[in-house]
Amino acid sequence: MEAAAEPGNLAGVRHIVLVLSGKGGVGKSTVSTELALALRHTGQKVGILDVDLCGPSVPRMLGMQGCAVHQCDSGWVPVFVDQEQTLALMSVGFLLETPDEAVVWRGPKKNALIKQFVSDVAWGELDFLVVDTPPGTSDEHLSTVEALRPYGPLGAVLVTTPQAVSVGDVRRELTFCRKTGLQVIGVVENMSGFVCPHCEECTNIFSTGGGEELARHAGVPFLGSVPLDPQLARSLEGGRDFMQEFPKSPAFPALTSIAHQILDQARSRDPTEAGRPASQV
Ligand SMILES: Nc1ncnc2c1ncn2[C@@H]1O[C@H](COP(=O)(O)OP(=O)(O)OP(=O)(O)O)[C@@H](O)[C@H]1O
Repeated sequence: MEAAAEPGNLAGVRHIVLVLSGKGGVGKSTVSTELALALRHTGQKVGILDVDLCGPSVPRMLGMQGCAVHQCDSGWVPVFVDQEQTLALMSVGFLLETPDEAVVWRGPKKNALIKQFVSDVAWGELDFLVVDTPPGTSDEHLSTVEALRPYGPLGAVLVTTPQAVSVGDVRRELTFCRKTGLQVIGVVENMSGFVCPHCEECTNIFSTGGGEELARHAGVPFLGSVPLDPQLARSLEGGRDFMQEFPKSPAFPALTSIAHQILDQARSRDPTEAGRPASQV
């Protein structure tokens, strides 16, 4: 933790996307991971910063659990998921001795680690940095936003499930964004209907449309609904690239559409900097 970091470690990062959710278990890490894979699938160079200190699940979802990180002169070197180095990952999970170890720290220590993560990872050039945050709106979120803000453009994707209780929690996320001046890129409704593994018909288990309605009321974009998809669950369990493994799966078009909307928003904000053209989708 004593890395001699340079202030410019995020200088080569063009766009930062914070993924937030009001409560745990709604699929925030899933959306962070798949969003990063979908953006990479469109030809972007992407990094994931996993600051979910109490449940760092992105390394497992990308099959990178147990990887060791080391330091260079400018800070921590992220783990590259592919040989071409188009997807980089830094997670607190890499600093734990065993995957089951818990981070039992008081707030100030957590906040210090988050600030260090933000400033000390040598990302190099990235089109997008996707940041997976803990659930809720806590001190850790404030630290993350404050630490990242100087490097903007910064925006938030809010993840909810269709149930009213989860949608209600997202309202608090919207308030958090408003109070911290964080731009809302849009709302994603996850686990929106169950995709039958046999006939691929989508059945709505919970109520539907909650995320879309919330977005409309709040005047923020609705980015789309991702179904509860057993093939996606299988890829995540096995730490494999869902975008490559199941391109015909129903969750695939949903995730790629969300990635394209984020790409379009980034381009409209900054047409010269929004990375390479979407070529592979
Ligand atoms: N659309 C989906 N289809 C299939 N499985 C999903 C989907 N979304 C999430 N899951 C599964 O649900 C579980 C919870 O997802 P995830 O870990 O992403 O939630 P989370 O909101 O990040 O939770 P926490 O904040 O508590 O870490 C995971 O096992 C994941 O594989």
